[in-house]
Parts: sequence; C-alpha cells; structure tokens
Amino acid sequence: MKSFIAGLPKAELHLHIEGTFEPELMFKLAERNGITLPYESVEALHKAYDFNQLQDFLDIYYQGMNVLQTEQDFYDLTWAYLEKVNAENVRHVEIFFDPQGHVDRGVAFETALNGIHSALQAGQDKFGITFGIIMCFLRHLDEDDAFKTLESALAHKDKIIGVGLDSSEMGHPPSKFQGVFAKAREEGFHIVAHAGEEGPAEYIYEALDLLKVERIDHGNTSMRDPALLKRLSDEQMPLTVCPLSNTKLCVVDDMKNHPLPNMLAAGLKVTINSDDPAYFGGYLNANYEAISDLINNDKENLAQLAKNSFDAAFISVAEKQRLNADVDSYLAKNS
Ligand code: HPA
Ligand SMILES: [Zn+2]
Repeated sequence: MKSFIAGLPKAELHLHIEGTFEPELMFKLAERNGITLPYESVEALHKAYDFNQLQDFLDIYYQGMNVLQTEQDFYDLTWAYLEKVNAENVRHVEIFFDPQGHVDRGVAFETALNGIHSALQAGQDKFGITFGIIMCFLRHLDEDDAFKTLESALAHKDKIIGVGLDSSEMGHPPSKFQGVFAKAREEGFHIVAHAGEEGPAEYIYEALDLLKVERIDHGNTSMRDPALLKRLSDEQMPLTVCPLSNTKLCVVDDMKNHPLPNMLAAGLKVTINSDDPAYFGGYLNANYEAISDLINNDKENLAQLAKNSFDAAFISVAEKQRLNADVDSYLAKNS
C-alpha cells in the first residue's frame, strides 16, 4: 500500500509552512543568522517534540520561528518542503503562513511573504506543483491586530488567495474575529478556519455561520454532534483532517481510534493533510499511510481521499477535473 500511496496524485490543503522547519535546517539557519538555539543538538531538539496538547506544541513552534529572519530563510524553508512533497507526488499545495508570528518580532510582512512566494513560484516552474498562499490570523491575539494584518495583505492580493485562523483554540472562538473575516470576504479572499481541533462543536458552527468558511481545518469535535455531522455532509463542507497531528497533540489517543472511518461513514468530504510535518513525524504520504488500515487498505478509498483534496482546493473546475482524471487513471493502472 505504501507504493500505491507514494504514486497517488494528491493535494495538500492544511500545511503551516513554519511547521515544516526541520531541526537540521533550523540549526543551519540559526548559525547563518548568529542565533543561539536553546538546544545543544538536533537530537535534543527532536526530544523536545513531546506534546500533551496543542499549546505544548505552539510554544515550541513559535520559538522555532524566531530563527527565520531573511527572505532567503523563508525561501529555503519553503523550498525544502517542496522538494519533499515533489518526491511524494503532491500536485497542488495551499499553504498557511502566520504573518503576526513574524511581524511582532520585527520581520516585515513582505520578507516572509516574498520568500515563501518566490520559492512556490520556482517549485511550480521546476516541478509543476501549483500553489496558493493562505495567511492565518493568530487567534490568541485580538481582532485589532488581525485587522492590521489584513490591511498589510491588501497590497498583496496577487500572492495571497485566502485567510485562515490558527493558534490556541480554547477560549478564542471564531466569533472573536467576525468583523475581520467579514472584511476579508468583502476583499475577495477565500475563507478557512481551524475549528474543532480542541474546541467544542459550537466553534465549528461559529466558523460556518459567522466566518462563512469554505473549509473547516480539523473539525474533529463535529463527531460529538449528529446534527452538525448531517449539516457538514449535506453541504459537502470539506474537512482538512491531519492524522499524525491528531495523535501527536493527543486530540486522538491512538491512531486505531481515529474518527476518519466514522467521518467517511457520515458522508463528510474529508481530506488528508500533514499540518506541521517537521514536528508531528511525517509528511503527506506518511499521513495517508497512518490511516490506510482504518479504511481497509482499500485503493478506491485512498483514491477517493486524493480526489477530495482536489475537489476541496481553490482551483478551477477544469483543473479539478484534470487532476481527478489523473487519479482515476492511476487507480485503473494500479488496481
Ligand atoms: O495544528 C495547529 N492548530 C492550531 N494552530 C496551529 N498553528 C500551527 N499548527 C497549528
Ligand atoms: Zn493546522
């Protein structure tokens, strides 16, 4: 099944570029920028990746980000990710970045954006991987700060396709950001939000009704609310599910108890994603491999998840059809 997954054409729709920062590259860039990391070695840093909840991870994630200083750093980070996913037959990526995580420590919005964007453009030219950039608001900060961030983005609509919401979920419901998301919609950005990773099903309703999202990032706690499940299924609202993230952050206690099969049985449009692969133990194919047993190692089921990733992407209908046809012909040749 590993080789079937490896060759399957697929898209990644839930990926924080700062979460692809591998310890080896972090040490290299720290040295280049004259920064001393609070860890002795790559191994010591790896050992710190032991999380009981989302906040444990976020503390380390924001610390790692401090190393990113120059446009070249953001380029190198993004390029390393593209080389990985190119080897995994990923055909399209929509990646998050956290501008406030950089601007608040004196790194300009444009430094981060231009570095990420030019690497993605180079990846499209060299590997044919198409892309979109989604900027996320940090929900532990206030809505004014998010408004300022949106203001910065308006000059870069050619590079940013959407707006999302991430960071510490509990106590920071989507309703806190209703105004800034209304403005982002007016400005024509696509809208997504993390909801129901740790937070209650109520936060998923808020993301749908108040932010008017086009996809839900995670959405695990919808499983506790049959009426919400029915609605998500009726609307075919895509969920960007992240299996290795879920076990690493203890959202799910064990992969064998992952809700993916129940989500599919409920008729949800589920996609598989890696979230923060440098921290959670695997890139996109490893996430497909992690859930393959749960869907009976059935090639059609795996192919359906890949097709869902194209259906849920912010690309044209013609592109979706072309990419889905690639999945169908791959399945036909490899059944
Ligand atoms: O998994 C996540 N959840 C919330 N915020 C995040 N920021 C990076 N990764 C995550
Ligand atoms: Zn995420």
